[in-house]
Amino acid sequence: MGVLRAGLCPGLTQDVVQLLRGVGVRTVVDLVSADLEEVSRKCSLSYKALVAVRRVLLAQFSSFPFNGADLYEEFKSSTAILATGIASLDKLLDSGLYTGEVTEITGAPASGKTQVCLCTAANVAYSLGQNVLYVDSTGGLTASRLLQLLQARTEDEEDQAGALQRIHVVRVFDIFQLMDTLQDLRGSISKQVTNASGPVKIVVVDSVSAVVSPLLGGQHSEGLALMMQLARELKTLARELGIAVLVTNHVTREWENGKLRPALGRSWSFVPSTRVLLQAWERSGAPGSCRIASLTKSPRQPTGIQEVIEIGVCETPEQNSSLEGNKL
Ligand SMILES: Nc1ncnc2c1ncn2[C@@H]1O[C@H](COP(=O)(O)OP(=O)(O)OP(=O)(O)O)[C@@H](O)[C@H]1O
Repeated sequence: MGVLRAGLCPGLTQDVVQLLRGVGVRTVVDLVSADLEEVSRKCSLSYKALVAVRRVLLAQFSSFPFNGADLYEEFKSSTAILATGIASLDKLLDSGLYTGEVTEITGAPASGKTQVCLCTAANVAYSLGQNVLYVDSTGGLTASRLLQLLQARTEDEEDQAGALQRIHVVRVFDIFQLMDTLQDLRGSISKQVTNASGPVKIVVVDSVSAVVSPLLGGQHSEGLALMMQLARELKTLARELGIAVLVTNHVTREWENGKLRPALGRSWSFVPSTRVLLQAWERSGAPGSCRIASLTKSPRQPTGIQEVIEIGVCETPEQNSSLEGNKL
């Protein structure tokens, strides 16, 4: 708690501070918890003036508790939920990707992480009409696949072109280029510089592990620090600028029991608030493009719940009803 000093609040002059020190009142806590009548008598200071100083200090230094209703009101007014366009994945995510949060899709190579990102970008750009910043560090994004996903949603070529224009693609090859891209975005949003079609509502980074993994271990002692700097940048974008952040991450196998777990370790595990693991659906007769999505971390839903998703078409809600029979 702060030490009393002149100018900390109106009425707290150098003389008053000295007089208070003379009777052992040195900090804000000392003053707030003191018997002011006694202090006033001992220091020959006005009781009324001391009460006024205490009131201001209490207002300045106290934390004000929120109740659940306040928080819920704030949540309703500040949070948007962006559907990924994959109905079963949206169900797993409790309706979609939340602005203000980092969501992570993990999985082995070819598990469908990029397909989920592309589908989300297509859906946010077309169905929700919002801008997307798509940061590709793996070379997995292809314009033809994006167009294919948009064609599955609309036959209107103008609508397809409009949606493609709302997807801003940046290719990066290392963590420094990725950080530059995110910082540029933060800078332009803070300065309220938006392009003609409005602000970016979602940032997709496919993948973080591709740029972070090469820096970890071995001789690169600064790798962890860079990873945490990236984590801070992503969280700031999400929380302070109200953006939904979707990242992808690889998996590693636990040495003891062979279980899959997201790469980048424990420090990174605190970055996403929601994590989904994608795995092949190994059921005889199951289409090769079906995956099992398991919720492994969530602030809203019970972890462990699973859904079957179809990465081939990245189904729209109507198409998803045909997969109802594929429930686990
Ligand atoms: N148009 C499509 N229709 C159906 N399946 C597709 C289509 N395009 C790609 N796939 C399948 O998606 C899988 C690759 O998915 P994706 O690239 O999303 O994986 P990933 O998890 O991002 O992999 P990596 O970690 O290697 O980047 C492959 O099995 C491929 O056959």
